[in-house]
Amino acid sequence: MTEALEAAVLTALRRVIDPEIRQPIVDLDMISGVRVDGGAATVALKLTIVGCPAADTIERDVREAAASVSGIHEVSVDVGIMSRAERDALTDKLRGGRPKTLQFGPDSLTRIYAVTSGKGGVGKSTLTANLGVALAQRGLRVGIVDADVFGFSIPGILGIAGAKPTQVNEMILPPLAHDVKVISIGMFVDEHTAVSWRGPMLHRTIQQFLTDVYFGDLDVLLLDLPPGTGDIAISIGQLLPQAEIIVVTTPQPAAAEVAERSALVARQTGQKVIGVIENMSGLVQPDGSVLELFGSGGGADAAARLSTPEEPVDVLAAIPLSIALREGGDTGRPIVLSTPDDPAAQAIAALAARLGVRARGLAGRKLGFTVN
Ligand SMILES: Nc1ncnc2c1ncn2[C@@H]1O[C@H](COP(=O)(O)OP(=O)(O)OP(=O)(O)O)[C@@H](O)[C@H]1O
Repeated sequence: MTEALEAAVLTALRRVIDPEIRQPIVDLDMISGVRVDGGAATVALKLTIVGCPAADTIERDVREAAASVSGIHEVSVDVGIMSRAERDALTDKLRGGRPKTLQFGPDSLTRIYAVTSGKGGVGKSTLTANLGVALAQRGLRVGIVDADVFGFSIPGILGIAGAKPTQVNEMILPPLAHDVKVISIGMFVDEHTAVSWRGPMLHRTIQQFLTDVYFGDLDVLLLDLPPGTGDIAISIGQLLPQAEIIVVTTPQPAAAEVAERSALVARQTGQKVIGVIENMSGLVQPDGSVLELFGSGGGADAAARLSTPEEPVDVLAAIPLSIALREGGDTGRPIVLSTPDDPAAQAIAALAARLGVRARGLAGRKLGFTVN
């Protein structure tokens, strides 16, 4: 009877998911024992590190799961911490026994979109963050790398400003925001520090993000690149040659010209430019008419300039000006969740639907056949 109850508790504990790693804690060897005495269960739980931010959630879920077993009237949880060797075993397991290497290698099935712009302030980060959430809403597993060193704003837009990743030995667990795994340069520097790193340091940081951050299997990885034609774009070209470039521009003709230049740098490093997002394209008036505050045609103009006969570039979306979108960025509540009826939210959701079903690009990937 006792053994059967212990087994039933262990089965119930399989439902408990580590919120950062997103796998059952039983599979992560975080349950080191279950004892039942009469109707009282004692569960030995091992957290990965001292001060694990998910500790309270995990402990509560363990209690609930154990208490749900019929015949159990009392649950106590003994919380301990993994030893260094146990953590090593865990990180090895998460890497699937493979040596520590760059994730998203040429054989990865993850679609990678690098979002760039010619100049700052065109809404690149706002759109990347909302697009990530909209893709996650469609059931996709999504990660965002905020590589915008000079204006790391993704955590704030997603409502996790100040969140720090959990570190398990050398493995970094990215915080989750609205089901999106987020890693940002802003999480590793003091909030008020201006980042003035030069190329090699930036390159190492991006490389470390792609090596040490545990994303698990992702359907889509979004990269928020700094505006302009900088070192990061070149690093991404080297580290993730299969990344596909999306250019954000405003409807202003001058902005389209600058956007074109940044996309051309990406193309020089071997990446494919797949499309343009025109942001801030018109403000819908109460009478239904559209006020074109920033002019019109910039998106189509940039797409036409970037198109080649072999690689046509489309306007993927036109996102209208939206007070709700701006406010959502300020308060950390993405409008695709808070105000899905807003025209900008609908345009972003349509963009997610379009990007979510694209097949992964073949650039940089080894094809499984040989020509004799
Ligand atoms: N469609 C829109 N309607 C209204 N406001 C918008 C829209 N898109 C972005 N914004 C606002 O414009 C400002 C700039 O946006 P954001 O920070 O996303 O730009 P960015 O291109 O990422 O800039 P940087 O690269 O300099 O960080 C923000 O205040 C944002 O809320």
